Amino acid sequence: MTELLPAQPASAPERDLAIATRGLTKRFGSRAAVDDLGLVVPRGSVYGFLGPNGSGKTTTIRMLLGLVRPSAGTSTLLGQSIPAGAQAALPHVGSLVEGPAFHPYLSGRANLQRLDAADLTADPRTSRQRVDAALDRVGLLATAGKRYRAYSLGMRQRLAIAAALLMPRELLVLDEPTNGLDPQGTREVRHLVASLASDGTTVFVSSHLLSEVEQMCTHLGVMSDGRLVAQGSTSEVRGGAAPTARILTDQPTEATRIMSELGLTGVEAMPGGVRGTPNGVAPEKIVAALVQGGVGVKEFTVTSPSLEDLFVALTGEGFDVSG
Ligand SMILES: Nc1ncnc2c1ncn2[C@@H]1O[C@H](COP(=O)(O)OP(=O)(O)OP(=O)(O)O)[C@@H](O)[C@H]1O
Repeated sequence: MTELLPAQPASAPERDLAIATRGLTKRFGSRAAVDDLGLVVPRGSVYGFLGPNGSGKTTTIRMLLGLVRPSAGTSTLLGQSIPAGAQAALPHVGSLVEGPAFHPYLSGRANLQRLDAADLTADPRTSRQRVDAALDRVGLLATAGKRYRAYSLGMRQRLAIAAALLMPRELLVLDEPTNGLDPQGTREVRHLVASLASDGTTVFVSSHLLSEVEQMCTHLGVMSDGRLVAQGSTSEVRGGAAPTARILTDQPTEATRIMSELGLTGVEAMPGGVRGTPNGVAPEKIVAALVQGGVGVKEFTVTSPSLEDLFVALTGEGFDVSG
C-alpha cells in the first residue's frame, strides 16, 4: 500500500502566496463537494490541481474567484482575502472557467475587441495594442484575421486564454484548459502555459489527466471526493510514495519471516517471491539478512512507484491518468 502524503496546511505567510485557503468548504445539501480545503499555492508556481471528474475542482475554483459563496472557510488571492479584497485582487487575476462566448463569424481579433470593449476599466484608446499584445502572447497574431469558426480546437483555447490576458495578470486560473482538445491542441496549450509561467505569472491549472499537467507543473494538489489528499512541490509529492522491495526466491516463507523481522512492513507473497515496504531498512541489509538466513536470492529490486501509481493510490480507481 502506498503511503499517503498528508495535505499540508499553509505555513508561508499568506501574502507570499498566490492562493491560500483554510478550511474552505462547500456543501450542496448534506453533501460536501469541497471539504476543509487548505490550498497553498506559492507565487511563481505552476500548480496542477488534479482529481477525477466530480472531485470538487470546479467548485473550488468558483469559490476562489468569488463566483460561489463558500459554506465555511477562508481564502486569499494575491494576499487579499476573498470576498472582502476581491476588488483589489481580481483585476490581477485572469481566469478561464467556463470560457468566454466567441462569435463564430467574427475573426479572432474582432472577438477579443468585443470582449475588451465590454471591460469598463479598459481604456478604449489603447484597445488595439492590448488586443494585439494578447494575440501575440498566445501565438495567434498571424491568424488574428481568420474567422473563429475556422480555428482549430487548440487555437480556440489559446484565444480563450488570450481573452484572460487582455490585462496584465499576476495569476491565471485555468479550469481544465485541455479538456476536449486533440493531442495537438493539448500540446499547444501546454506550451503556452509553460511560456506564461516563464514570464513569472503564477498559473493554477486544473485537470483530471495527470499526463497533461505533470510535465509543466512545479507543484501539485490532488483532490479526491472533495478533499485535498496530497499537496506540495512535484518532487515532494513524488517523494511521499513509499518504495517497494521485491525479491524473487523459491523460499518465500523464510524470506517473509526474515523481511518482517528486519522491520519491513506489508510483507506479502507475490508471484515468484515476496515484496514489502523497506521503511528505511537499507537494501544491502535486506539482501545480507536473506543470504545469511539461507534464502536463495534470484533477484532483488527496490522501486519507487511512478507518479501515476501514486495518483491511482490517492484517488482510487477511475482516475484517468493515461490520457
Ligand atoms: N450547483 C450544484 N448543486 C449541487 N451539486 C453540485 C453543484 N455543483 C457541483 N455539484 C456537485 O459537486 C461535486 C463536485 O463537482 P465539481 O464540478 O466541483 O467537480 P470537478 O472536480 O470540477 O469535476 P468536473 O471535472 O467533472 O467538473 C459533484 O458531485 C457535483 O455533482
